[in-house]
Amino acid sequence: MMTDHQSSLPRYKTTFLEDCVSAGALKFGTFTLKSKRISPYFFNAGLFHRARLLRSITSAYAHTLVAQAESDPSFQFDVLFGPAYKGIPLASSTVDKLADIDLVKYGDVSYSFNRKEAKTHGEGGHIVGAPLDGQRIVIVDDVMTAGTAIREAIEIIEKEGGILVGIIVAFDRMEKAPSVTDDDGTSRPSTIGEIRKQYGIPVLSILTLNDVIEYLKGMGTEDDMKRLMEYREKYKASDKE
Ligand SMILES: O=P(O)(O)OC[C@H]1O[C@H](OP(=O)(O)OP(=O)(O)O)[C@H](O)[C@@H]1O
Ligand SMILES: O=C(O)c1cc(=O)[nH]c(=O)[nH]1
Repeated sequence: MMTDHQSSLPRYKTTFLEDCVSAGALKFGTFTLKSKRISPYFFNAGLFHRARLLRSITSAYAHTLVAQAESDPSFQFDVLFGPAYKGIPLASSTVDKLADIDLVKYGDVSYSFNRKEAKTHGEGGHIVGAPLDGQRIVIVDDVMTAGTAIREAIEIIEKEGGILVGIIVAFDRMEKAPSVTDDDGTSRPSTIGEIRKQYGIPVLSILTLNDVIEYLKGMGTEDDMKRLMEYREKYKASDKE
């Protein structure tokens, strides 16, 4: 596989990382996460709104899905489900990208997403796009931290009668699954590892926290790197990659 000169990452990852940096999607500072963890960095997929950047992130999703299907022919899907809100443009644009890659194979893949609040007039309901009943579904979302958003999406899919066959996120923060006392310093399995085990499905990601650290070596400020390493240590999962 082609790798970049400055790091050992494959070229498609460094291209996507460069686009993350140019979109300003990877920020350092102090951020409160959905899980209430306090993070020294944040990945904001909402900033991939310009055509060139949207195309970059959805190409990376589409190529990762195609690679998975090529390595495991039993990995087949009918619908990409994008959890509200940030998953919505990601899933719908990835469907378009898949059709660009292979119209014959992927031309009938649909997108679908949930409303955060049910619509009570017109067509009504929670789901926009393809109905999920009996369909093979892949969830497309931006980030996985504690897995709450993904678990909510799984609940919706199960309730609608869909068959979950996979999950793909742009960024795996590689954090341990939450517990009642989240900061108790104990080592626990990763969120992604837990979901893989529980559902027996592939959970794919384009980038991981380790990729970002590898890429930033010699680029980020000393303070950013130190805080990043400390945070990684604090929420590090016990399972091996
Ligand atoms: O793994 P978790 O701990 O659940 O955190 C990650 C999720 O949190 C954010 O979604 P949020 O619900 O804030 O919604 P948004 O897409 O509307 O920003 C983010 O978009 C991820 O989906
Ligand atoms: O865990 C989160 O809430 C979260 C982390 C992150 O890096 N980006 C994001 O949109 N949400």
